[in-house]
Amino acid sequence: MKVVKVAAAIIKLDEKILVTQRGYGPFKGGWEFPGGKIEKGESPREALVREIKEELDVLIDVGDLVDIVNYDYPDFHLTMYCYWCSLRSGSITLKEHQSAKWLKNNELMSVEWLPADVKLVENLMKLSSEL
Ligand SMILES: Nc1nc2c([nH]c(=O)n2[C@H]2C[C@H](O)[C@@H](COP(=O)(O)OP(=O)(O)OP(=O)(O)O)O2)c(=O)[nH]1
Repeated sequence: MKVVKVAAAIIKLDEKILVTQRGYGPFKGGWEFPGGKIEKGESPREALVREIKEELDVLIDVGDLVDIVNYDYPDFHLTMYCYWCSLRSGSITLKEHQSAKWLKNNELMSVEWLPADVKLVENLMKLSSEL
C-alpha cells in the first residue's frame, strides 16, 4: 500500500491548542492538526515549518516529538510525525482551511477529528500536565 508521510503541528498558546478544519479534498470538513506531506529531501521538522507558513502564514518553532501516528486508510497508509510547536511570528491567516479554533485540553473532543487523529487526541487529553 502507498505510504504517505505527514508532519503535523500541535501548536500551543496560553494552555490552548490550535485545531483546523480541512477546506478541500476527500476529508473536507474534518478537523486535524495543521501540517502536510513531507517532501523528498526534507526532514519532518523542515516540512512542518514550510507547511505552516503555506497554510497559516506564520512562522513556528518546532519542539519535541509528541507521537508518530500510523493509520491504515482504505487507499493509503499514513505515517504522521506530530510535534509540539509554538508561534514565533506573524498572525494566523487561514490560506487553505475553512475554520480554526483554539481548544483547551478538555475541549479537544468537541470537534469531528479525522480518523487517524482520534487515538492521538485521546492521548493528548491525558497529558494535561504538559499543557
Ligand atoms: N495535516 C494533517 N493531515 C492529516 C491529519 N490527520 C490525517 O489523517 N491527515 C491526513 C490527511 C491527508 O491525507 C494527509 C495530509 O495531506 P495534505 O493534503 O494535508 O498534505 P499537503 O498539504 O502536503 O497536500 P496536497 O493537498 O498539496 O496534496 O494526512 C492531521 O492531523 N493533520
